[in-house]
Amino acid sequence: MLKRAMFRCGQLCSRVFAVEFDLRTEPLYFTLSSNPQVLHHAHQQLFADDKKLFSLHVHSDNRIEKAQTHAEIKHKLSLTLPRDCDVFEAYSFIPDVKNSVVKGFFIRDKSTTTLAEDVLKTLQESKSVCVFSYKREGQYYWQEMLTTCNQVEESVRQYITPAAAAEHHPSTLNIRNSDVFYCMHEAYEVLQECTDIIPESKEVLKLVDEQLETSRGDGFPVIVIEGLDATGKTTLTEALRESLNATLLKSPPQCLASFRQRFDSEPPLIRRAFYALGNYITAAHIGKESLRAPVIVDRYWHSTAAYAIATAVGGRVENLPKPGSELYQWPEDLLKPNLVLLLTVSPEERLRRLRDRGQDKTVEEAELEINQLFRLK
Ligand SMILES: Nc1ncnc2c1ncn2[C@@H]1O[C@H](COP(=O)(O)OP(=O)(O)OP(=O)(O)O)[C@@H](O)[C@H]1O
Ligand SMILES: Nc1ccn([C@@H]2O[C@H](COP(=O)(O)O)[C@@H](O)[C@H]2O)c(=O)n1
Repeated sequence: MLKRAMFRCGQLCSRVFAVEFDLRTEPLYFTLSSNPQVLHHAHQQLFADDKKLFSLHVHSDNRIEKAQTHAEIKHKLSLTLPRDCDVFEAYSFIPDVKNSVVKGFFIRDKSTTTLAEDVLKTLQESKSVCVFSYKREGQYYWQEMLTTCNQVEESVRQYITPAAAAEHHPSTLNIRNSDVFYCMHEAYEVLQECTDIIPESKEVLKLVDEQLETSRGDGFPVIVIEGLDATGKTTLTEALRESLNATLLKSPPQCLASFRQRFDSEPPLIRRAFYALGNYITAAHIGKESLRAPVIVDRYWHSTAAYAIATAVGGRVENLPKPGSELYQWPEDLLKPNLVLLLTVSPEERLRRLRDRGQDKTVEEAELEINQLFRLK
């Protein structure tokens, strides 16, 4: 009932859909209307009629369940759909309204099998998944919602209508407190909400409770060194420790090392909350250590925010939040360093250093290496 109510005609009409059809261009935006309209050339390419077209969206009042369902579906689609199925990231949202985004996928099935339909029918059984199919009549296309009993929802026909490009890319509307956290209690609450499904959350929260007393007087300088992997952070931070007789700290802190693998396999909401809490633990360490000596910090909030934003924002570099956006603001309650230095090297030199080192890579490190777009972001 909930999902049908959510997408029922009235709400659907004020919503815009965006499909990340071609990563080099803007997403394709469309909305729904009871009046048929001829589609633009780009939209016609997406809705070309020799394909079976579906979209699915994940919604739930429980954000942990929503994040996990979305991640599971992404995984399932990548494993089970036939090769001649295209899967694009899709969003349903209300333009410029924060937290209005319902994330999902748009699927073009060019195969002669019914495999995609079968997979979608199974997914449709979940109470938090809405599946739509797209049909053609002459030069018009309309969207229909499939119900849990695999029938079409009976309602007024909703035609696809091109919509104006959104000023803010939809993926940026939900970043605050889903991908990047701007105060500790927001990240803390996420881990509190998943203690049932991820028992390690309790241990992490305990560590946070034990370490926190972030007050800091006018101590010694605090210098953060940031940069992509193999830009020389370890080499420089250790050299600075020696030369300044400083204390060297890291974010995430050593006490979270054994939990990283567990949280790295979780969807962004949970993974990012974990790293955000890591910064607060490091902040507590900085507060204490800077009373005794200068402190050098190997990565801190910029790393957490940059990885999170680059992962959350689909498509082109231009889709990132605009310079000056509140999403780039330092969290109100996180200890601020005196200086942050970003190390950069040319992509060729970075690759040469990574190859020389030949260590195991995390999935995100491997992605940095192969994905120029991600690195640029
Ligand atoms: N200034 C430099 N000139 C040339 N090579 C350097 C320089 N700084 C570091 N390197 C070399 O580059 C490689 C990566 O350096 P380092 O481990 O310090 O980077 P990192 O940023 O800490 O990487 P990661 O974040 O992946 O641990 C090492 O082999 C190091 O010897
Ligand atoms: N301050 C930090 C540091 C790291 N992360 C996250 O860790 C992953 C990459 O770390 P590596 O040690 O493997 O380079 C990646 O998920 C980062 O988001 C972070 O969030 N904050």
